[in-house]
Amino acid sequence: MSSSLRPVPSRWRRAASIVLAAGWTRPETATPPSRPPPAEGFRLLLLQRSPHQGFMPGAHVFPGGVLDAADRSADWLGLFAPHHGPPGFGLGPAPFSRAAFPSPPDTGDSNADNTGALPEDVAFRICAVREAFEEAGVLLLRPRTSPPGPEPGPGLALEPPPGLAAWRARVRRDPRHFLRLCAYLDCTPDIWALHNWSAWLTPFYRSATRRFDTAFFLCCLREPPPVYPDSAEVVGYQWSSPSETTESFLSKEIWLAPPQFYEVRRLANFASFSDLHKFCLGRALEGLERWLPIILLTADGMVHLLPGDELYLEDSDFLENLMSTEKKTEEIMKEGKQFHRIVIHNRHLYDIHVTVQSKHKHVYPKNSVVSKSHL
Ligand SMILES: Nc1ncnc2c1ncn2[C@@H]1O[C@H](COP(=O)(O)O)[C@@H](OP(=O)(O)O)[C@H]1O
Ligand SMILES: CCC(=O)SCCNC(=O)CCNC(=O)[C@H](O)C(C)(C)COP(=O)(O)O
Ligand SMILES: [Mg+2]
Repeated sequence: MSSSLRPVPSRWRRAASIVLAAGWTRPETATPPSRPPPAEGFRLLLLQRSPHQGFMPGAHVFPGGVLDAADRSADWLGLFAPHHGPPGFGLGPAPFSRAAFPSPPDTGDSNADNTGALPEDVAFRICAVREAFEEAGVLLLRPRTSPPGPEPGPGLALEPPPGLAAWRARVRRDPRHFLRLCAYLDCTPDIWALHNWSAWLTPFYRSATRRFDTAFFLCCLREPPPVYPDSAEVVGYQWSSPSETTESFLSKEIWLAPPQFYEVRRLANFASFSDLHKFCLGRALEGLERWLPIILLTADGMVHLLPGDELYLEDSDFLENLMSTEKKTEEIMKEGKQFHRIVIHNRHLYDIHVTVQSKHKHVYPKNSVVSKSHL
């Protein structure tokens, strides 16, 4: 196996993404439902990126985007008062930081020095809630007069306000308007409904591509709110369960990047909406591991190696490098035992192989191994 060295380090954009999981509510009328209930009892919101996006055009992603200075502004303090404020904003003790490798990448971001008024985990939640509004018109807000209890139930999105389009245009133009919208509605972002879920660094693939350091939050909603794609960044959406999403991907209706595929497969572990919600509450203090996939190019495909895999090397060279081999993927798979990897056979055929134990009370996806007929 070989690697090629690149001297220029990437700049990382800090971002937040939100996995919205909505419970399936039984239709009240006698008319037959348009679709059968999802096997898992919940559906996930996936947004289709515009074909004109510079990064991952056309892909289906969870709502999300880059952290803005407005997301960590001191002006939020007044809105969260009097019920919530520093140090924890009612989120409970700060979870452990689990990032052994790699050490936090250089974001090249002058706001990254943590001198902002808000703790990071609050600022990233505000960013995720703002992006869900900008991209999907979904407002994850909570009235200021009703602070959450100690074990909050699933959230509920707020009815879109009159003038949604005008507010959204303002926020998209200048994210500082998001705080003004919250103040106008006498609400705060419902940061308590967002649970730490995972964190992904964009792997090195080729030079000059954008790279993100993205915190993923999971938010359970009692029912799916209406979605209004912004028709600019986002041109479509779907609510689909993990198994439905996998089916759409394999049948080439949608395209998912490896981290989103991994998360969809991880969520297929949950048999019901309430199991998922309980699970999120149960691991609130467990913290996050940030994963940098390392790409291994094989003679006929690609493998995204994840921490714990026997070929994964905690070596900072791989922040800016790939691994490569002349062997075929099948040979590489036969040689190993300790797997935590996503095997990319082709654009619409990924397999996840996991033989390692999950860490920090999280779940990992089950093995998904495609039949040879698909190859
Ligand atoms: N009408 C449009 N069509 C395609 N991309 C758009 C767009 N309006 C905004 N974008 C892009 O969406 C990205 C903003 O995403 P977010 O707010 O989620 O981080 C920006 O991309 P860049 O990341 O290339 O700057 C921006 O250029
Ligand atoms: C080799 C191909 C890949 O694996 S690319 C992986 C892309 N995914 C990530 O980098 C991690 C998750 N992050 C995102 O998906 C983006 O940061 C985003 C969609 C949240 C933000 O992008 P935006 O353009 O909306 O700012
Ligand atoms: Mg985005």
